[in-house]
Amino acid sequence: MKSLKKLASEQKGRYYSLFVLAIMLGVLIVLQSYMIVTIVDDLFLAKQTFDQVFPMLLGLMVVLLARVSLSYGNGKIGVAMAANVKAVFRKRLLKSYASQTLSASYKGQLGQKVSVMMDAVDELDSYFSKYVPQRIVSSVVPLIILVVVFSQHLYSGLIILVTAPFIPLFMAIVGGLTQRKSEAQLDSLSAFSGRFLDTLQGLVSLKLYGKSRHYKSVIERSSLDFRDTTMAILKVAFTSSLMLEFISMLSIGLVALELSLRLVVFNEISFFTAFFILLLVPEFFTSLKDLGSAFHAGRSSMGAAVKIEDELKKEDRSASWGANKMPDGPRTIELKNVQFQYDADGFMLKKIQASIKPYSQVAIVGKSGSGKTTLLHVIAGLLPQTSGTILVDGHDRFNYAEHEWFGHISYITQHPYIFAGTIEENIALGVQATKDEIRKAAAKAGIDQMVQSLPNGYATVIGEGGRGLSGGEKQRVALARAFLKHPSVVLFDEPSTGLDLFTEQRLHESMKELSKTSTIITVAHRMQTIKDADHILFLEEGVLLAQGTHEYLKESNPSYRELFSAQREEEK
Ligand SMILES: Nc1ncnc2c1ncn2[C@@H]1O[C@H](COP(=O)(O)OP(=O)(O)OP(=O)(O)O)[C@@H](O)[C@H]1O
Repeated sequence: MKSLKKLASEQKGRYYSLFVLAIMLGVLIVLQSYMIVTIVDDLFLAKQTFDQVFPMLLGLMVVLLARVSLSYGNGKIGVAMAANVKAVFRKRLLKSYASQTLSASYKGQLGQKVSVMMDAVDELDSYFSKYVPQRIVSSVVPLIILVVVFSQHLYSGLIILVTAPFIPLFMAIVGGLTQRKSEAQLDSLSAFSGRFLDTLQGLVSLKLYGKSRHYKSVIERSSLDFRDTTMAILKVAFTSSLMLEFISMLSIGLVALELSLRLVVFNEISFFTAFFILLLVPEFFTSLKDLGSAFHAGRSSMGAAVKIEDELKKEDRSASWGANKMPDGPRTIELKNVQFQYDADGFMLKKIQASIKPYSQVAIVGKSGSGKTTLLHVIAGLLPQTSGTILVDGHDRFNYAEHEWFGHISYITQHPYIFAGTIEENIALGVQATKDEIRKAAAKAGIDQMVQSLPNGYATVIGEGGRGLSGGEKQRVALARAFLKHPSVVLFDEPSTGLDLFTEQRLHESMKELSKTSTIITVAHRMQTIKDADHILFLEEGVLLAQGTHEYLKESNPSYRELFSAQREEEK
């Protein structure tokens, strides 16, 4: 990731406007002090009347208004810079999350990802909205003031020159500490968010196992951790403000002492010069002190930037898709020496060789944990193979554009995701379809009757915050999505838990209907599905042990026979 400094200077227009505003601000500060001194000098020493100084007073009002407007403009540019950078980072994070493969997206806690996306990106704000504008102001304004002070009185200029460097020196020492503490704070915030969301999602399981009290204390502990790290940062912030205040007060005091000695005791300078310098010096230190607080906020942003960088850098083997279009029609899929491994020493699919003919019904079978779902994910393109090739109609699948491939397949998982919305919206899922088409798709999926019986029919709100659906109903909503899409390949993860006979029958009929126009690849658990399949892929510990029809495998493969008899026993 580019440094935050570079990101700021890349917004050239805004960056240079900040410089112009800072120069104008410096000139106005000098002008304001000059006018105040002139008015006081004219009124009290030159004994002029109020009418005589009135034009100068008006001028002072204009200068003050202009100064306020410049500060406002300065802040506004900073906020615009921050908004721009935050939008860029949120887009990059979203893109990174969206392009992640299944296995990468399962890694880490959801709450932690939300925390990086929301809190860490928000934390960048202060660097651009506070630190950058203040850094520019603080590098220009004190310089202008210093030149003016030197032009008026050499010794006051020298005192400032000697004491001022203590402020940046102190800021540099505190800065490193702040960044480390802010990284720790974001760590504990994302741990807290992760734990909180995890507990919320698993609340039912926790209650069932009587562990909700234990998890309450886990959440409490991580919230206290977050409190402690936040307090540690505040402690540094308060100490740093105190020190900055101390240094600047000491310097102003020294200048005031020196000026008063020269004015009263030695009578070396005029009241005008002494008062003018005395007004400018606090402005000088205020500008540096403001940089001190902005620097503190900026360092917290740097801690957040490290967190975001870590998240964006996370290793992911996402597939690189091509740009080819995929024609409609029947589809042949060939797996050539396809291998896949989750992690370096994780589960592995080994050298899978298979050919899937158009409109065939393929069943993937094997014991639990043999790699059936993994193979289905690899065929679906959700997990890119680590080696080997998948040919679709004779061409490498990854030569096609990603949206072309996914536009031609449907994948029905065991637990399809139901979005918060109406049943109609959930079936259409972004596809342009008439009410009639949605109804027909639902009827083919065997869910039309159930939906019609609901008081609000297809307008019933389901998903989060709405009515729940049973596992079988969810799969039928997913089937209706498939009927509406007319895919050439349907990948189906058959429910492994017992469905009632009626639901099973409906699912079976729907799959038969889909098989008229699509190739069906099913992770099969039911005997009926296995018997109906034209081709069976029999997996054992990631190895494609055998393939063929049910009858052939039963005759030729003892392991398959064993699995088959176990299955038969189970379904008796
Ligand atoms: N995201 C993952 N990261 C690492 N290992 C995984 C991941 N998902 C699954 N595995 C492992 O891969 C192996 C195969 O899992 P898979 O889900 O493909 O088996 P399966 O045959 O479909 O099992 P079941 O019939 O029980 O659903 C298992 O040992 C599992 O622990």
